[in-house]
Amino acid sequence: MSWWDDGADDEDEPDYEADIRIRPNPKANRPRTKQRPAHADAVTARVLGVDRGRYSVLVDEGGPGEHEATAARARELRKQAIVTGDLVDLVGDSSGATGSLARIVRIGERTTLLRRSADDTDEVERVIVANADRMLIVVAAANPEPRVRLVDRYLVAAYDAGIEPMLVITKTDLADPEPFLANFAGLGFPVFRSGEEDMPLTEIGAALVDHRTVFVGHSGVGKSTLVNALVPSAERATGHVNEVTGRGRHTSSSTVCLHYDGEAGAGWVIDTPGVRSFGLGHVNPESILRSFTDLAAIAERCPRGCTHLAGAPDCALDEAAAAGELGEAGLARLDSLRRLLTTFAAA
Ligand SMILES: Nc1nc2c(ncn2[C@@H]2O[C@H](COP(=O)(O)OP(=O)(O)OP(=O)(O)O)[C@@H](O)[C@H]2O)c(=O)[nH]1
Ligand SMILES: [Zn+2]
Repeated sequence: MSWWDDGADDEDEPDYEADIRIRPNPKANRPRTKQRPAHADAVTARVLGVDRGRYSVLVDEGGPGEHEATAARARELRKQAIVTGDLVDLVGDSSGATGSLARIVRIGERTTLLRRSADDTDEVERVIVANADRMLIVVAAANPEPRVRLVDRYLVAAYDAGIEPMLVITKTDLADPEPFLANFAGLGFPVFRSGEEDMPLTEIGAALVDHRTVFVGHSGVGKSTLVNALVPSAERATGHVNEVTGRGRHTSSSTVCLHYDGEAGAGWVIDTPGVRSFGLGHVNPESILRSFTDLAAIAERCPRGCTHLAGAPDCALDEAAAAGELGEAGLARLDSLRRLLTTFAAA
């Protein structure tokens, strides 16, 4: 079970029953059998963005007929969240011609799903993005000041969803990023350092190729600046950090999928508006541990129900640490893992 999957939001889950319901066919003399799957002629498309009930979608992604179109959701899907990154089935006019409007009749199964905090007061867009396989966490070395706990929450959300995390620390021209980065030394995910005159676009670009990477970060960290540099056509609005509060204005307002096309290949950037936190109410410790394959193998020897936290009785991770099995890097990794498990436990 995952933290978005706690039963509290059942109305957001795709209703697969509806997909296979047989509808009466108005042209009764045509099909030989009445048992015809609904919308057998539907075409598949990717949701690139959502704006006031209109979905901008990409038809025939990666194929010869790839083109954008506009769609609305079918009535029967009105209670379900359709989000950026979703694979959907369309009927009607999906030509993309001016004024054309297709209809979304099905939401495909999602490989991953990121949501905002369940108790977030912003009701407008609680589900953030579907089907991302990487997450680029953007923090600033200063202005706004980086916070370990926020990055931990992003990390837990990523690990729990089965999304590979990466980190970029911006504004390295304003402060030395190393003391902050030391907090994540054991985790072993890619870390990029970015300064005003020195953005690691080739390195980040290489990590985007053949992936769907969701960019997350607190407002004002320089995420839009980075997205614009990677995807010049994006024209994401950039803001100015308030000198007094250190907070940025909310200048990027909706989640969008952007096509990255670089020297090393192509991929997708999914830009999210300044997300402050993810809800981590029901994270299963095992789903975090799973991402630490080396430690997970050792934890197989733990007693049933072990929390793997410091001081947990007979935790095999402690025994391995005491026996020198983990090495220095492994110890740092264990510390980081335990901090993440504690973050979720305290949430
Ligand atoms: N000194 C310095 N300033 C930067 C750097 N990157 C971005 N900025 C500035 O930081 C401010 C915020 O950048 P944005 O790209 O708008 O930040 P954001 O994270 O997209 O914020 P929202 O649009 O509010 O979500 C802008 O004034 C940028 O010019 C950097 O590496 N160094
Ligand atoms: Zn244990």
